[in-house]
Amino acid sequence: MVPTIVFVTGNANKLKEVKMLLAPQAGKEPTFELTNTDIDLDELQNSSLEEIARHKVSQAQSVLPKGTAVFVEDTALCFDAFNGLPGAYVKWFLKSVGPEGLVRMLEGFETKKAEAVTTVAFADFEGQVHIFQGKTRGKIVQPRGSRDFGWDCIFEPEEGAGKTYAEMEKVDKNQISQRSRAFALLSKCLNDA
Ligand SMILES: O=c1nc[nH]c2c1ncn2[C@H]1C[C@H](O)[C@@H](COP(=O)(O)OP(=O)(O)OP(=O)(O)O)O1
Ligand SMILES: [Mg+2]
Repeated sequence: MVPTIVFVTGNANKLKEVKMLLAPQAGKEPTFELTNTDIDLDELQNSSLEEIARHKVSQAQSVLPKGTAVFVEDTALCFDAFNGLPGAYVKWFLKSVGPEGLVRMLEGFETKKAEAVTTVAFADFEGQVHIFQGKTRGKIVQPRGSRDFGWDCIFEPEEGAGKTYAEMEKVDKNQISQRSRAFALLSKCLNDA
C-alpha cells in the first residue's frame, strides 16, 4: 500500500492541474495516493506569500489526524506597476470587479507586466514543513479564452506564444505555469525521500 497525501483546497481547477502535475510518469508506479479535502483555511493578510502558505498548512495539520502528510498552495498575481499587489488578494479583487476590473486597474499605468506565483507548503509525515515556490512572468491583457479559471483569461505568459493561459491547452499551460514549477519541486522532494 502506498501512503496517502492530502491536498487541502476548495478550488476544483487547482485540483485538476495538480493531479496532472503529480501523476506518475508513464510506466512508473505511483509512490503515493493523492486525496483532496476542502477545509476552509484562513489566509493571513499583510504577510509574505511564504507566511500565508505556512499558516494555511499549519491550520490543516491542526484539523487532520496527527501524522497526516498534507499540502496546500496559495497563488498570487503580482502587478509590476503595483509593486506586487494584488498578490495573494487577487481572489477578492476577482470577486469584486472580475477580470475586466483587474485590466482596468492598470489603465493609467505604462507597464502591464505581472508575475504569477504559486507557493506550496507541504507538511511531511513527521510534521515538518517544506516550502516550494514557482513563478511565471507575463502581462495583463484584455480577456481572451475561456472564463472558467480565475484570472487565466487576462494573463499572457512570456513563454506562451502570445496566448493567454485560458487560450492554452492544459498540457501546454502545465509546461510553463507557476504551479507546474512549484509542484516540480514538491515532486522532487517526494521522490528523493
Ligand atoms: O493558475 C491560475 N490561473 C488563474 N487563476 C488562478 C490560478 N491559480 C489560482 N487562481 C485564482 C483562484 C483565486 O481566485 C486566486 C488564488 O487564491 P487562492 O487562495 O490561492 O485560491 P482558492 O482560494 O481558490 O483555493 P484554496 O482553497 O486552495 O485557497 O487566484
Ligand atoms: Mg484560498
